[in-house]
Amino acid sequence: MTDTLARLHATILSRRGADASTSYTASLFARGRARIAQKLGEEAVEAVIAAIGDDREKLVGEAADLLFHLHVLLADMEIDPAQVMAELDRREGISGLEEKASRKKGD
Ligand SMILES: N=c1c2ncn([C@@H]3O[C@H](COP(=O)(O)OP(=O)(O)OP(=O)(O)O)[C@@H](O)[C@H]3O)c2ncn1[C@@H]1O[C@H](COP(=O)(O)O)[C@@H](O)[C@H]1O
Repeated sequence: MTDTLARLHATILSRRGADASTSYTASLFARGRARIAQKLGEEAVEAVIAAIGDDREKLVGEAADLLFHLHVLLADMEIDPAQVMAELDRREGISGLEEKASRKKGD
């Protein structure tokens, strides 16, 4: 994980139980997991729209929104981002096509 994402995650964790009137992150936690997940979905759709519109500048902003909301959801579910990094490390070198073919064999 980059230093930036590690710092962001630490900030997000520090907002659990904070005053929702002074912290957007705290207000998200207060609204609950379904709302956080919904926000993540909305940001994903906005990223898709930016990409389809070939708007690179907009996509950078939407990608940042997406990462922020993903980290809020991970924090809400008490998943350490290191677990996600470990999963990516585990997949390193395994072709996505090979992995897909091995899943189909088991169907
Ligand atoms: N990275 C972010 C970040 N990215 C996006 N956002 C907020 O996410 C919201 C998404 O925008 P939308 O228009 O979709 O949502 P909205 O209509 O404003 O809000 P909703 O009522 O729909 O939830 C905006 O309010 C953004 O400001 C973020 N809010 C906070 N952070 C980080 O979290 C830190 C702590 O923030 P607070 O919790 O507000 O102190 C900040 O210092 C930043 O580092």
